[in-house]
Amino acid sequence: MSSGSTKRKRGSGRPEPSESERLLFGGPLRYDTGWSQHSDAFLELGFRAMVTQLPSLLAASFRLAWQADRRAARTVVGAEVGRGVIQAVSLLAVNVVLARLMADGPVDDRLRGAVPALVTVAVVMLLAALLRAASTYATGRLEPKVERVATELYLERAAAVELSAIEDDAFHKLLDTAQYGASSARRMIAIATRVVNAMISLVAAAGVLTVLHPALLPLLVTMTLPSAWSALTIARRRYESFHTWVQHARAGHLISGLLTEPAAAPEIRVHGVGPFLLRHYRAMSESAEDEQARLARLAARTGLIAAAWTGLATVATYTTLGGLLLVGAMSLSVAGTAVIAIRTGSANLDTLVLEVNRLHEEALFVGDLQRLYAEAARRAIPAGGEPLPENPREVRFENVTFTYPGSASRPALSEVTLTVPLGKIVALVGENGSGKTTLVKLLSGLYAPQSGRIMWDDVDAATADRHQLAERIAMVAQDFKRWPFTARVNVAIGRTSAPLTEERLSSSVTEAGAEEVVADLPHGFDTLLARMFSGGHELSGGQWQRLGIARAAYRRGAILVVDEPTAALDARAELEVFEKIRALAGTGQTVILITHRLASVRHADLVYVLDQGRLVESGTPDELLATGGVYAELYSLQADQFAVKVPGPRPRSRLTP
Ligand SMILES: Nc1ncnc2c1ncn2[C@@H]1O[C@H](COP(=O)(O)OP(=O)(O)OP(=O)(O)O)[C@@H](O)[C@H]1O
Repeated sequence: MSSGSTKRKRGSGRPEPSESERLLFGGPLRYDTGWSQHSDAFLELGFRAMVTQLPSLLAASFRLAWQADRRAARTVVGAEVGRGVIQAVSLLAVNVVLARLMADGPVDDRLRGAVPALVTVAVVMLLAALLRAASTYATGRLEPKVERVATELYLERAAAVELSAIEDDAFHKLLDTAQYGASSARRMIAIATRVVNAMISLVAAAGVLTVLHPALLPLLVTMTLPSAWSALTIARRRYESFHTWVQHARAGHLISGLLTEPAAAPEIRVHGVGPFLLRHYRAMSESAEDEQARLARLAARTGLIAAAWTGLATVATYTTLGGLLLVGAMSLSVAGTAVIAIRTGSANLDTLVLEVNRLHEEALFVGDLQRLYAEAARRAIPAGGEPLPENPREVRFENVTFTYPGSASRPALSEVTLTVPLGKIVALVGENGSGKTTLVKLLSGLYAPQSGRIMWDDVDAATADRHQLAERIAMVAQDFKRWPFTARVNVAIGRTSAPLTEERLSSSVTEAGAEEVVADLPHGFDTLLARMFSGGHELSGGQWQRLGIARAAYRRGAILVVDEPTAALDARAELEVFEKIRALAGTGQTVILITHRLASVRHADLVYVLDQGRLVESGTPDELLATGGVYAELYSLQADQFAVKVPGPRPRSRLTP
């Protein structure tokens, strides 16, 4: 399987693109943009950085919790602080118990003397259990809320960005990596809780140890350092690996999605694409498995080294304690308390290091999410702007040039100057790739020109209120969305802000000539148009197209843009749809029509002919036919196809003897 496996460049630590990636993406993947920048920052992360960044990480977790549920956040913090204090009190009480038990005198007296301290231990233990329950409950409530708040913001910001951002692969990569941020934010809450608890308990244990004997604290630290080092090293490797491999995981995900999606199903079966995709999926998974195995091997080695170091430190600690006892520098009761304090202290320190480490790791993913928030806000469709005229007379393109971001080829539109008079039918004509769809996308505000202006009377679209601009457009794009909802929603989704009335619904369907489509559905408007759900129904391409036009009619925008409205329609339906469109224009509706069927353009008020992004002809259909240019040539090409005389139906008398 050499073709599909991803190999690691010796020494570079980065996987080389596999054959399958090359096949999928047509070239080596880029690993060095956007989100991957901070993995280097993480590599420099040492103990000092971990300690110095801890307050800000805890503050970030608290902010997340505070945003989601203030009461629960307060409960968690209160309960954890309480538990830490209780730990110190209980250690001191244990010391008193040991001192009383080991004092001189009769056993009865010693036991009696220890009772108050024992009662204290019991009471604080009970309190600790109650506080723990409160903290567990509040954390459990907080976690899903934090995840929801973070996810909602992610979706809200992602849905509000410009189309160019959604089409930008760097932004998409950020969207991909940031999707893990919400669950990391959720986990940060529980981790931060454990960090706070471990910190307070550790301070309690360390304080008690220092009071008992100053030599004990350094011993505690020495015992815990190895596990801290091992946890940090393993986490660092895991995070670096994730960011290096995320592209690979994306590709695997993409392939597995293709194998099951309904749109690809016919070709997978007829063209036998299944085994091909499966082979590449397996190759990708195997190389990901190799990476997991590599990480596991390294983690095992690091763990072994840390365990040996801890063992040595533990021997040194207990030897020191024994020595202190032998030379009489420490009493037996103090030594007993010290053993308990060292055990709880080192457990706390272990937990602390591990959890702080995890907090860092999760925070890096939350960092991706925050970067996405910031980037999405930067690329958001601007709010506000100059109001558009209430009833504009025209929309003018003045020397408009537009190149798609990242495109190395010629501009999709070059210095286009034209006027769309409102209330008329304007047709855009031209060969494939001539820029027709791009032009209407610019008119709809989906893209902004690099040079030139688009004027709505005297208002430049670049400074206009984008919300108002979108309000005026109704669009049936070539690849309009087939929403997996009911027929009713598929039409009414054209303007969700308007109250859904049966009257508006049925008049839109009539305007689009889609009455029969709806009437033939098993449950009429209530039929679910999603085959993959039970009770779902699938429409033909032409039926969908009529529903798409009904949706645009439902929107009732000042300008109706129809991009290839008849591509999937039969000859009779095509005639019907153009009749409807003509009728719409009679009511003052502006229609911008993109079509390759030039016979249908004959009724347009104005035709613009585009060629390789340039406007090459304009005029009424008759004028253009008379000029004998590109339009006339395309027209006669199509007319020639129908020039052969069709024999009429044979007379009945000859059919029946
Ligand atoms: N999202 C995009 N990103 C990059 N380039 C694009 C994008 N959409 C279109 N293009 C390019 O812009 C040029 C014009 O495309 P456009 O879709 O506007 O043509 P069109 O006249 O509508 O074609 P058709 O008749 O095939 O629908 C083409 O060269 C196309 O490859």
